[in-house]
Amino acid sequence: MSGEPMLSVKGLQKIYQADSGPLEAIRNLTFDLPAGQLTCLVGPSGCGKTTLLKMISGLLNPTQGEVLLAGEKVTGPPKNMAVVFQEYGRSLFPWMRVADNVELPLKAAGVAKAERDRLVSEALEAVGLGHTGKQYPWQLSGGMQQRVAIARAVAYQPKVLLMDEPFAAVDAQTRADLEDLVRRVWKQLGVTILFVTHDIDESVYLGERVLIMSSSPTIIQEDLYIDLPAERNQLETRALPRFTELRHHVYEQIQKAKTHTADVADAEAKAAAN
Ligand SMILES: Nc1ncnc2c1ncn2[C@@H]1O[C@H](COP(=O)(O)OP(=O)(O)OP(=O)(O)O)[C@@H](O)[C@H]1O
Repeated sequence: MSGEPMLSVKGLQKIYQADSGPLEAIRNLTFDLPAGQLTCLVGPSGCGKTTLLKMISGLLNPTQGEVLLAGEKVTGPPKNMAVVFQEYGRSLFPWMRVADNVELPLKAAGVAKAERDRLVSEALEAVGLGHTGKQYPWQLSGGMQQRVAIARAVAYQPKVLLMDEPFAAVDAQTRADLEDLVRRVWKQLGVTILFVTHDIDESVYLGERVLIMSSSPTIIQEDLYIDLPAERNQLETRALPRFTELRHHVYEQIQKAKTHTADVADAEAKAAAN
């Protein structure tokens, strides 16, 4: 393996042309994700997390800068990337059985039938749903449906897996189980994951690294290494003094980012008034 990052975000800026005039959602983002790293991206509401993910996944053109996947510039949805969205209810086809939902992107990619069957059953096993292939999504609970969405992404064997607040719509207990599932699958498969959340505790519990975004116009407020043990456990890890320190730190940084933006806005308003 070369030292080249799996994903490289370079000088990314996005200015939307809104009805009220240009809106600079993202000012300047630069970061690299090494192969196999699990990174969480956390920031205040409206800071441009979705805008960034759309640019990384080739759905939206940046105003400036570029995204490289394994050294190649992203100009449209890349083959080697999969995305898990928040709204599992809308991401699975209700008229297709679970196994067929998981198989769909593999079919589209032209993978042979025997290989498809193997990948689908392995992925469903990996998320603990080996027995549900013949069921329909609507016969499963919300948490199980989100596991199907994760299985579909995993079966596709992406180099990079983007997760956009994937657990925001499930209950707290299910959420904890799904967090552990993500860490397990990540360790088993060695995939590079960028996990977006606005839950500070979740970012610290899951990540090997947390990127803290400022308020819009967005920059990286801090790039934080999470020095918690590799083996994590919902009860023990969250009870560690270091966990508490890290979550305090992330919280403070986000508060600071909000204040900083308010200061800049105040200064700009004063300058415009003079
Ligand atoms: N298509 C668009 N046209 C104009 N402005 C937009 C558009 N999409 C997003 N924005 C603005 O860009 C900024 C960032 O939005 P974005 O949805 O990326 O943030 P977010 O961090 O994902 O938000 P949340 O945490 O609420 O999900 C916001 O000010 C939003 O109003």
